[in-house]
Amino acid sequence: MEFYKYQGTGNDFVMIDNRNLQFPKNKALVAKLCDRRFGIGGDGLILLENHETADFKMVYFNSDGSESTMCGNGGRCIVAFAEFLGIIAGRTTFEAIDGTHEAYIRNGIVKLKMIDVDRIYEAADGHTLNTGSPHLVSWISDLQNFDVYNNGNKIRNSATYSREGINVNFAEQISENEIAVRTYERGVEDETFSCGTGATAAALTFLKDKDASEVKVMVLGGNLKVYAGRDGDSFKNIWLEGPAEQVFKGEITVQ
Ligand SMILES: N[C@@H](CCC[C@H](N)C(=O)O)C(=O)O
Repeated sequence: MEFYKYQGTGNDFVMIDNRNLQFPKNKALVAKLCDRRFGIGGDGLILLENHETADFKMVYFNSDGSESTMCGNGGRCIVAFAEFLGIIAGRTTFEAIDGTHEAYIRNGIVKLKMIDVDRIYEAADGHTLNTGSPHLVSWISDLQNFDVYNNGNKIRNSATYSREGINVNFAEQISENEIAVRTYERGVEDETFSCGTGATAAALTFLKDKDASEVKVMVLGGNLKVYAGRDGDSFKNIWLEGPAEQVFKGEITVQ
């Protein structure tokens, strides 16, 4: 079975064209393929499948093999994959677990529409919100030297979040319209180089008390941009923009 590898600001995915439904959706197999020593390696595995009305369907698995909620960077990468396969050109509408997404691609830059966010909740360690996946955003200083793994792991496994899990984002304001974000991801159970739904979550908590509608988000693997429209306390017309790149292709030999 042929596979491709994509990365979006360093969030990397095994990508498979599963329009013929040949891929066995087996947790152990997905975890093995995502393993960085015994497999291909990746933060997740994504299947592109046919959809009745949309251009295609995205099925997302975390690197632990569990099928999970929306992946923003994965969503950007699958748009690049769909363009590579000749399924779309320039613009698309595709289906993911959290609903229909519109996206645009030009010269390797993908702008992906995210779901509306109705509420941002106050929490013990920051704010929580759902941007397609559940996130906690905690604002800190000296992000560069912060222990993201241990602090993120502690919050993610705390009594409040352990059952459902949560992605834990630590954020710092860099300038008037720039923030930096580092994320401990549920299902990877480690810090990743970027998390698209996490970057979006941090951007919205940043914008909530400001009179601005866009913010540059710096992550370990590059830069993203988040645009958001306001409707009272809720956010609509949210877009995540950044690069998505095919890095290699190969053949899967294990089943
Ligand atoms: N890397 C992703 C988020 C993937 C889902 C997350 N790990 C979860 O299970 O909630 C992104 O770019 O949004």
